[in-house]
Formats: sequence, structure tokens, C-alpha cells
Amino acid sequence: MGAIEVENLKKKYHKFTAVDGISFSVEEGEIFAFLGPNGAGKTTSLKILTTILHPTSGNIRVNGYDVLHKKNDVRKSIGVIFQDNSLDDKLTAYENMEYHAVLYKVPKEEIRERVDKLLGNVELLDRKNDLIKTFSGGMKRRIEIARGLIHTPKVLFLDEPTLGLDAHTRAFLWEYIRDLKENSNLTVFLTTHNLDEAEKIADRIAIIDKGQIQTIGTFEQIKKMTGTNTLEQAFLKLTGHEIRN
Ligand SMILES: Nc1ncnc2c1ncn2[C@@H]1O[C@H](COP(=O)(O)OP(=O)(O)OP(=O)(O)O)[C@@H](O)[C@H]1O
Repeated sequence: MGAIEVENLKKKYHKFTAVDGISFSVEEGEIFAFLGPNGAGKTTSLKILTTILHPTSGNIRVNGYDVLHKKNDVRKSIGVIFQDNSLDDKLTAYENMEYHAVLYKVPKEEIRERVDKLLGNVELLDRKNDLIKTFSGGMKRRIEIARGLIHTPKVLFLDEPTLGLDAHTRAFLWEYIRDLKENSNLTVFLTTHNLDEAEKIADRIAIIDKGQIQTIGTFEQIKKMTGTNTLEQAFLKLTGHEIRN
């Protein structure tokens, strides 16, 4: 059984088809990237996989749980980091993490240790008692990722994880995500329109455009299948040059 299994997923917003019958699976411990231009259907797919949105049709399982009928089981077994900052600016880093831990029923006696360890991993332990409103965008994203791991999820979903971050924070997060995979067998599903991001951290990439998967494979397989030398060339070959709205 894959960590994520998707069969013929469709999502319509009224008459507009945002996701048009996609199928794929992600193995446990794999880093899988959904790479696509603006409006491709990446965020819509991620919201369906994380039970935020209802699909129009399709069979979707995450950690073996059906996203329509076992919502709570899915939610308990995943961590999700969306594009928008979802931290409470008026609370400290520690309090934001603690709040999330309580919500996810982390045993009370384990909370302090887990928070400290995760804050240490993202190099923000010394700032744990500072208010989030004093943090930079990159620091907030690091806290969000640490927070998303507090209940030891089996699958981590990241929507454009490094959008708007500087090169140092991007490199740090890419390395951190790879470390998580190596050391805890975490499965990672991320959306991105950053070719570099997909190439640097994903084990496999699905190129999605106009609601459909154009190709799936490793970076090397995609280059071979498209007869190109770089992911950028493959991407443009598969998705064309037209600007998306
Ligand atoms: N609530 C909604 N109502 C109507 N249309 C929507 C809604 N949400 C998204 N769409 C449309 O569905 C399509 C896919 O959007 P989605 O946000 O999934 O794309 P994306 O690949 O994540 O793009 P981006 O990289 O720009 O975030 C877009 O054309 C978008 O305008």
C-alpha cells in the first residue's frame, strides 16, 4: 500500500474543471513533488488530499484511510503546511507549538521535550519565548514546519514550502526535508512551481498542467522521456510557453 493513493481524482468549481482525472501513488518514505505552472490544480489537489476540500469524484487514500470517509484518521496521520502564515502573531513560538500539540492530543508530559527538540532542529530554540510578530518570514516558515511535525505525522504536505524565502532559508529547508526522509522515513508531498526545488529535493516529480498530469518520474526519467537535458526544458516541452492566469 502506498502512503498516498489517488485514482481518477476530479474537482470542478461549478463548470470549471480544476483537476481533471489524475491518478498517482506515493510510496512510504518518498519525497514527491507536484510541479506545475500557476493555476495547474496543485493547491486544489493538496487541499483534497488533506481533507480540506471535497473532490467531485475519485478514490483517494492517505495512509490507507479514505479522505472522504475517514477524515479524522487522515488528519491525525498527516502534517500540513499551507502557503499562508497560520501562526498566531500574539503568541510565542513555544505557545504556538504547544497549542498545536494539545489540539493533536500529544501526551502532556511529552510536549515540552518535543517542542524543544523541533525548535532546535529548525535552529530557533533560543527564540522560543519570543512573540511570532517579531519573526521574519523565513523564521515563521521554519516554525510552521516544526509545528507540523509535533504530532509525528507519517506524511507531511507542503504547499509551495519555500515561496518568498531567501536562498539561505530555502537551502536550509530543503536539507531539513531531506533529513526528515532519511532519518524518520517521513513521506513528503509538496507542490511547487520552482523547478530547482523539484529537482533538488524530490525523489519523483509529477508535472501537472491544466488539471492533468503530463508526466511522472524521477528527474532523470523525465529528461529521458522528453528527450531534454534539463528539467526546465522538459517542463516547457510538456506545458508549452503560454502564460497562465
Ligand atoms: N474556490 C475556487 N473557485 C473557483 N475556481 C477556483 C477556486 N480555487 C481555485 N480555482 C481555479 O482552479 C484552478 C486551479 O487552482 P489551484 O489553486 O489549484 O492552482 P495551483 O496549481 O495551485 O496554482 P498556483 O501555483 O497559482 O497557486 C485555477 O484556474 C483557479 O483559478
